[in-house]
Amino acid sequence: MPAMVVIPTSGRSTRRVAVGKVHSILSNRVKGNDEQFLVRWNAADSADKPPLSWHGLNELARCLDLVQEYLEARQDSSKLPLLASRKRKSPDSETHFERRGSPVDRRLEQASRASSISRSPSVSSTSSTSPPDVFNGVLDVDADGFIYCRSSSGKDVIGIDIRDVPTPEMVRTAQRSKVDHANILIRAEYSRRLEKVAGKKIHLVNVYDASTPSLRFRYIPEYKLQPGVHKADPATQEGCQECSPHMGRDIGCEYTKKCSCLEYAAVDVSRMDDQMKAEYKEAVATGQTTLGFPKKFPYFAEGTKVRRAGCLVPFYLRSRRPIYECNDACKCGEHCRNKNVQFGRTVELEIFKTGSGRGWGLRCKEDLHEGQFIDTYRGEVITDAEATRREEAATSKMKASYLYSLDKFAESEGIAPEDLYVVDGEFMGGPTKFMNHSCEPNCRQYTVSYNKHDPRVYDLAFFACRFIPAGEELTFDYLDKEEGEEIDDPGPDAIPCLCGAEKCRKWLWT
Ligand SMILES: C[S@@+](CC[C@H](N)C(=O)[O-])C[C@H]1O[C@@H](n2cnc3c(N)ncnc32)[C@H](O)[C@@H]1O
Repeated sequence: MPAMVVIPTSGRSTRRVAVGKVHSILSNRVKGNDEQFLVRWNAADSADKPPLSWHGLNELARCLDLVQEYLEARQDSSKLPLLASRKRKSPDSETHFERRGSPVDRRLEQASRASSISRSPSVSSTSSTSPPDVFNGVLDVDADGFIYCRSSSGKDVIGIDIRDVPTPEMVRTAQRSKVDHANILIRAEYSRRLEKVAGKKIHLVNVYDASTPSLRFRYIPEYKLQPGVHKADPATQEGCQECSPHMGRDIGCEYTKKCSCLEYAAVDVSRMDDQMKAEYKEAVATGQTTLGFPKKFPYFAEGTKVRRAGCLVPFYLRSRRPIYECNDACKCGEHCRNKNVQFGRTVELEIFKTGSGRGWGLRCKEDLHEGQFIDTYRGEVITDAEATRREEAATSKMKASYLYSLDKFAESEGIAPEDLYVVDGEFMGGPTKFMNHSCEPNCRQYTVSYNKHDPRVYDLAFFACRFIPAGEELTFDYLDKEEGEEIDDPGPDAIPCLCGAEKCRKWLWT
């Protein structure tokens, strides 16, 4: 039998708990003024350690995400004792994102039944009316997986199956114990991470409760391509070669007909005579290049009356056309106004708790002009098969979804559904992860490409589709249909929409 191990009761041990070594957090309590958590160690790490030990928050600084996960499960369990965990498996084993079912759910269920503690044959007994005090005890585990437990005085040794920790008594104590300090530390850690995100500040506001968005989320500046996902060879990225930085009004490609990046842009009919219109029609019908016809530039240039430089022009605002921005291989220079989304977010954002059953939301701290770029949607880019696997691993249809298919060119390029890529913003991404759906949205998501030869990897960029005053929640339509496009019948299992819009269609997706 391994040596007996004393569970630290003061929580003041200096031993730091590293996230990779912890299996889960099973319970919490307060000792003196110290909020403590019962850590279950990974099997591989417990050979020379106790399988379980209590730790104060000063030791848990490196696994606050596990503390947060435990607290969420505890919170959910206190409201809905018999609900299964709604968490799904994390995709990224490298980053130790694996999520586990809540032990608290199971304990609460047990607590509601008569308390019965299994005993090791080698230890003395306890009864359900006098639950064991494992709080100041000594724990160890035998070859059969039984934990030995005795009081700090060394008497009354009892045995508990490791699977029965936390005991019902522990669960009851946990529910009564305050976790204010833990919540403050979790919030501070999230804010610290937000401060590290490049660009203007991102704030976090919650006037409803002590919760914080998941610490299991990593802010990333660009897509993370996961196995099986390939961006087109950079050599295929063509830049415009006939343009120069000092064309027209010194704003790059806008007034040229030569810009090959604008090849797929909409033509500007107002600048075409009848003969040119006929030639254009012929070029489109026969699949010839449309280079040389006047194109609609997607963004307003400097010098427009209202401060709109960089905002989408009305034609693009009203259509769902993809935007092809100039790129590093172009000859138009860095100030070309056909470069916008690629420079990233320039507005100050606020993640806030909506308090209306829609979780967290996003708003801007400053007024947004019609057509103004907000930020891209980022995340892991995964294969369709991996996205399906992640969806199927979700334990509930009601679980928030962060998957966006990169299917804009599926039809035009003949890409089979199983060959499409999907962006998953659940575990990594940017603040736009928090944008909720509205049936009367104020933002729209656009396709922005820097390589017309890569129809499978492109940016998803959010723009304001009307003036949005500072503080108004930013929303977009999750169904993202073209005007007049059919919407499938929702059916009885559709997820209800809580957007509150006058013309709410009452469901989010089927
Ligand atoms: C991309 S997330 C948006 C951020 C999310 N509110 C959060 O707290 O992380 C999408 C999820 O938010 C919730 N949601 C967004 N818009 C909603 C709406 N109009 N009505 C109900 N739930 C909504 C749904 O759970 C949906 O799966």
